[in-house]
Amino acid sequence: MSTSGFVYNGRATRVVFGSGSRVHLERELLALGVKRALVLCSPEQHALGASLAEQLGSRSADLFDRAAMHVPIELALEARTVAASTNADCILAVGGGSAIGLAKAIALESSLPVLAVPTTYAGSEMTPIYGLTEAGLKRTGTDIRVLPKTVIYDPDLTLTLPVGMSVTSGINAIAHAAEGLYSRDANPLTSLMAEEGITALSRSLPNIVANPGDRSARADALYGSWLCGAVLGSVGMALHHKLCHTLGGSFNLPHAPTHTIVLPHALAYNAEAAPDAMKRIARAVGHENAAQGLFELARANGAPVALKEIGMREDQLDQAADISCSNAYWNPRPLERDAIRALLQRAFEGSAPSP
Ligand SMILES: NC(=O)C1=CN([C@@H]2O[C@H](COP(=O)(O)OP(=O)(O)OC[C@H]3O[C@@H](n4cnc5c(N)ncnc54)[C@H](OP(=O)(O)O)[C@@H]3O)[C@@H](O)[C@H]2O)C=CC1
Ligand SMILES: O=C(O)/C=C\C(=O)CC(=O)O
Repeated sequence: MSTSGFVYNGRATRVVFGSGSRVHLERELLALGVKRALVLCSPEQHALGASLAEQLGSRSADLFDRAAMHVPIELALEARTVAASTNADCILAVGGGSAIGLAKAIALESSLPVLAVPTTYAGSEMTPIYGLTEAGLKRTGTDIRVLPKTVIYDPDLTLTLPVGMSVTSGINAIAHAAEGLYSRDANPLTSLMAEEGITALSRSLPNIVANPGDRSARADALYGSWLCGAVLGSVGMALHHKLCHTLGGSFNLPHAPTHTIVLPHALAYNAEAAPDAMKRIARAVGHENAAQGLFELARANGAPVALKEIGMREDQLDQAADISCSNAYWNPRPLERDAIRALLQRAFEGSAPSP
């Protein structure tokens, strides 16, 4: 990494981190200068959303408990109407990328400040990136208004995240940092965060698998996901994220498991073109080879390693390769359609990664 010249996009988010830190919710609303929060969560996390709303008492404007993956536009419109009708002056999202994504959809139009309480490792809370899905097509964009103003990381709230989801969500976070290390915009600060984030997650995920109630491992994982999310929020991504958006958006594959399966293969594809990044990823994973190290991290911790295990059909691979190469975007190694098709075949079968 050259220190001769770079641009660093520092993002201004206040972070409150620690076991039990949800108790600071009211203090943080006051620090934001707001009075009434609309609380958002998914239907399954209703009890958690309701308990935060209850904790806020009269500072809770309402609870909207219908957040869903990839933010369908109809849902965004409805949530925006609820936010306006309750006179909320702030959005409080508790949950994973789905709840936080819905908060961003409201903020995009209303400019209401977002306070996020993440319970997965996806990292959306640290980024100005939003996604909206309309007529089966997901579009993403960047707007600084959607970046949460405050994030409360309370590892206690992640204790219920199932082990399988913890592993794939953690590797979703690692993917942000891994691509951040070879990003065209990589700089010394984001690379420090990326390496530290991968180290924390590679260390903590096996401990969570061994003991899902291990609070110190849960805190370590959430710390790693914060750093990896911050990298996603600061620098551009490349082939890996494009492949995952294609597989999720056009073939409806689940977000975090898709990241987990594709990442070793995308890294193997880029390995020769990004040797310094690979060294740092390998060091962080504790393996001599970055791609193989991540393949083994997933496999050893019970995560899926084959796209065929999560709903992909082999006859869809050609189309996936075509879509992934359809719009030009930067990647350390030029996009080669046949090599990407071969990458997808290996990911489909769950074979070991190879260049
Ligand atoms: N804009 C950005 O920068 C980013 C956006 N994203 C977006 O976020 C979404 C993916 O985020 P992700 O967090 O994986 O997805 P979700 O928010 O859908 O959460 C994933 C799973 O975790 C479960 N879960 C969450 N919290 C808990 C908890 N406390 N206890 C038990 N289970 C829990 C959810 O269960 P349940 O269904 O029960 O709630 C769900 O099954 C995608 O739409 C992705 O595109 C991801 C990363 C960055
Ligand atoms: O699709 C979005 O909502 C925005 C970014 C991401 O999902 C990043 C990722 O692929 O994890």
